[in-house]
Amino acid sequence: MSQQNITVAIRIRPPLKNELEKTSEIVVKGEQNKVILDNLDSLEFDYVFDQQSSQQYVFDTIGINIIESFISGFSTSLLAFGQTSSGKTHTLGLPDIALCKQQEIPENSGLIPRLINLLFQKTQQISVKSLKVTYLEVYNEQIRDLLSPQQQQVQIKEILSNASCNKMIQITTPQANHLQVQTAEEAISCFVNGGINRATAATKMNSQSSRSHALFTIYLEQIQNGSIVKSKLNLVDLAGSERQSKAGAQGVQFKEMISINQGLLTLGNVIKILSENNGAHVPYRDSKLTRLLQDSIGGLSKCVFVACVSSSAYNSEESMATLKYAARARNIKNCPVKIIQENNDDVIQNLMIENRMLKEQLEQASFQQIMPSPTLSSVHNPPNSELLSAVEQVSMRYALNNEYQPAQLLDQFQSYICNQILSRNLQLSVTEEPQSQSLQLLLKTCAFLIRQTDKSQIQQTMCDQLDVEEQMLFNQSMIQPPSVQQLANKLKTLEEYYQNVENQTPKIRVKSGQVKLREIKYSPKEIVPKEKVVKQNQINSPKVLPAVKRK
Ligand SMILES: Nc1ncnc2c1ncn2[C@@H]1O[C@H](COP(=O)(O)OP(=O)(O)OP(=O)(O)O)[C@@H](O)[C@H]1O
Repeated sequence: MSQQNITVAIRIRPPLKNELEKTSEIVVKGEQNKVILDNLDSLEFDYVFDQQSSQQYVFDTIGINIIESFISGFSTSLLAFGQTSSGKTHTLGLPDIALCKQQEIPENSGLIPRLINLLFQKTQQISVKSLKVTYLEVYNEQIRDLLSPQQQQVQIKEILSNASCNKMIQITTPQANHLQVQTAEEAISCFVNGGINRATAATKMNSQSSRSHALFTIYLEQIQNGSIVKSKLNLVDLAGSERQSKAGAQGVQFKEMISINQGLLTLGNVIKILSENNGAHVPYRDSKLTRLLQDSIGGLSKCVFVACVSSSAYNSEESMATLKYAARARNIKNCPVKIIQENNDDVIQNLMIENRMLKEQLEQASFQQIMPSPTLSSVHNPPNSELLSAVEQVSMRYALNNEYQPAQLLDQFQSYICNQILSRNLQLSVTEEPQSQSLQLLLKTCAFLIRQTDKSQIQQTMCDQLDVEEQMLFNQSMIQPPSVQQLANKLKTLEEYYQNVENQTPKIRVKSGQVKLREIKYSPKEIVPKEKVVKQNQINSPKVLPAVKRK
């Protein structure tokens, strides 16, 4: 298992109006990957975004890598932290919720909508099994589901992939609403709608201060080399640490502030212990926030921290504290692993479905290849013209000599064809064909079956249905097949002939492996019994093929 340090980026925001009212002094600046402090000390990070860095630039620098690693199958976490009003929500979310209803990602929007957009573009290149989202908040030490109508409470469940190794713990929240999303718009709308339910309030520091830690999580299941790979993308907007004196928190807000600071304090302790890497106990269980982040920080995921700070001297102490945390976090090592689900019922079931779909596609493709369109042209060049013409000649002889009624003859053909279809378990989605096309359909089906059937087998099947004399004629026609043009002419004539007895023509209806012959509408007295035909044959034998009657 290879270890990987947490990536840490710093985002410095310009001074806000309330800060400028106090002082115009700037004490935190960015220069390449360094933060330059007022006292000329500098701290190095993986990335530093200064006051001028645009939302697009931040996304291009860290966002694209996050999606690449997530899509390749690694769980990945992005956490924004910093004091209240330092720019966490601005960096992650949408400053103006109304804008996100639009199709295009607005220029001012933060990382989450951009990440979602890129993710859905990238999912075209992989085999996605499912994509779901959850949106939770930790408010006053309760985990609430922002995607449920009453923001119901949910519990944490951990999965131990390897009990001997803390790093193999996976954190799950099975009671939370896991909403299936098909498009970027759906996912963004979950983020926006859940965000509306999130606890916010106006404080002295921020008119829209987040009073809870929020976790928007995307769960991806994909198929890689026949196995299911499960990964999650945790997008975490932490509530900002705040000072009672500056934020002016009272009553409910004071209670919220204590809870926010408690969660952040535990997070700070977790970061400190993990960064020291001396085997000390990591107090994940001391807060709901750190429990939820257990597999993200020092766990199985890849992890990116974005520490947000103000550039203003008015908040220099808070910015220093944030930068200190961020510097520590850089030392934390995670062990990113792919969670692969192998050889279980789910995988087998999945592969069986995939297999069945492929078989159906293959059958459909070969069927369409043989019968490209429902016109006579496909019969002009039948796949096995000798056999088709043989079958058809017998059909013509019967039809023109009136030895069998056309409907009766077609019935015989249909039984044969249907038996073939059933024995091969083929599915022909042919329903409600117009009457005039029923012959074409029949002959095309013959062509298809002939292609599929062993030559001797079809000959045998035909012969089984014929008298000795008829067999002789059939065999003769097999030896001297007509040309394709002759065959086409015959088919045309035959089609015209059958159009005259349109109402008597039964129809093939084959769907989902079931064969239904429509009720034959001709009068029973028109049917010539087989015994009579045989008798007639005995008197008038031998017979020759008649000339084709044309209209
Ligand atoms: N990089 C930036 N450029 C311009 N304005 C910014 C930037 N970052 C934040 N702001 C502005 O600062 C204000 C506070 O930002 P934001 O609400 O994102 O802070 P926060 O850290 O999420 O605060 P809280 O923890 O209280 O929720 C907002 O008005 C926001 O538009």
